[in-house]
Amino acid sequence: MIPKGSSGWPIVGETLDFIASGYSSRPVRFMEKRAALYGKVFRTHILGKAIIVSTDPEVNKVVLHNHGNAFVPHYPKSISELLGKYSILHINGPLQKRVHALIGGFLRSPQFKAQITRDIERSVRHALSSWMEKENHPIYLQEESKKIAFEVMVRTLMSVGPGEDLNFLSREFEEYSKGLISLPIKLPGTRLYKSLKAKGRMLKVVRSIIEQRKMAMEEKDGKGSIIKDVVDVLLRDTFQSDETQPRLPLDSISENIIEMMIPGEESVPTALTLAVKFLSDSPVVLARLVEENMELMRQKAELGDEYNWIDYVSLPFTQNVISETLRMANIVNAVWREAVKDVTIKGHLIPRGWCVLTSFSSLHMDEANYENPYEFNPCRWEKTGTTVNSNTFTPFGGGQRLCPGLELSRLEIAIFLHHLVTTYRWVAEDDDITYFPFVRMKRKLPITITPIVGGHPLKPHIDLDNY
Ligand code: HEM
Repeated sequence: MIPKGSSGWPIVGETLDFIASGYSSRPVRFMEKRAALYGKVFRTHILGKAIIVSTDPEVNKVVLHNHGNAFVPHYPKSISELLGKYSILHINGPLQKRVHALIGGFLRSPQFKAQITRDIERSVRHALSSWMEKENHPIYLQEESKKIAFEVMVRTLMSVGPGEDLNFLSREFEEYSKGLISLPIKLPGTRLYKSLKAKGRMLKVVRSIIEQRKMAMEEKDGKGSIIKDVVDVLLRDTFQSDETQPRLPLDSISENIIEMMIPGEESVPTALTLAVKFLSDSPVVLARLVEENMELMRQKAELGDEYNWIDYVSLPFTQNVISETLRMANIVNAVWREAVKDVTIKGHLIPRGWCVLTSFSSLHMDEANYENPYEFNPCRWEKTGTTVNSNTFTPFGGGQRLCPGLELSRLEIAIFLHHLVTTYRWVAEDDDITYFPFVRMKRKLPITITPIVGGHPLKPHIDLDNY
């Protein structure tokens, strides 16, 4: 049986209610209302399409694991236009698995983490001290944190550090990303057209970097020097002689590199910003975070040691703060898949050609999964641990497309929080989260930061023993 539900009004379907919920402080209201009427899996009609929505963790899991290759990703037309044909977000089957494994393997490797830790520390310290120069003028965290995350991402992808190329890519990427949610019309002057032009300009720079690397690799017959970034990983793969392995065409590497900048411009900065927003509103949580991080700083100072990546990701309370931020922020609130054949999951038929939206935010904000789901409470993770990737905690998706940047994101947020809370105090102005079309702060979260001059930054009135 196709799940029950309503098609709403002619043409617009239930889109207006969907968007109105997205602009409210409770965006899962749209799902909650329908799940109460029709069950956890229901049918609706939004954004010009009849779709099936799943708020059921077991159904989501089956869709994400995609056994038998029953589902392919589905994106709005404007996003599809801007991603290349060979984008990892588009490709399927053995080629997706191979590219995913190559990128994921590199990003998870201890060598990469050791190297990127130094780079993240440098970017964070530099950014924080430059915010100080504003002298009591607020900085807009949602915007400023992009500079950190974009710099880290471009270094991860192709080892480009601060300088002209980075500034150029950052400017053009901003123009490119504006078209991701736009009308799918490619005529001169339209948003999509301008974004495609910006992509063309970025491709020139990225291609020339890849060309130089390729020449250097050819001289060494694809062997030699260590792999230092994602360009090396993908390029090296094109030199392998095993004909049985599917490979990305050389030309498409540059397109994949550009698309992978999206988390640098959007996902990670949003996570950093929302972490600061939640902490600003929760002084007791902040106090515990400060205490844990001050202790690490003290130990490092005593031993005269440098930090390594394990130090940052081993701070249990900090990791709980990050999990709780990701749960409540719902940066990627759902993924869309299209069924390539009729599929029945738990008695629900998803007919061939239909799209299914697996809602992550519904699971994250469901009382059945999390007590008082609207309360920012990192302690809830003390029972379950932070590495959980259960069916009800899926900020990074799951199954065969589980985000390969998961550990890098956690590391980056941990380093940022450590240096922020051990070196500075901040005051955040009033601001609200908005969820449509992307999660962001309405006023870009203005904060004023000042250095901690001597002494311990903990506020004395907070009684940690009672927390
Ligand atoms: C807080 C930060 C991030 C969040 C919330 C996030 C979330 C996600 C989610 C939900 C997916 C699954 C999409 C799907 O199933 O269709 C995904 C995929 C992906 N992410 Fe992330 N991500 C983040 C950071 C990163 C970073 C830092 C990188 C890169 C270094 C990255 C690279 C990717 C790639 C390449 C995929 C596609 C994987 C595939 O289709 O095989 N992400 N991400």
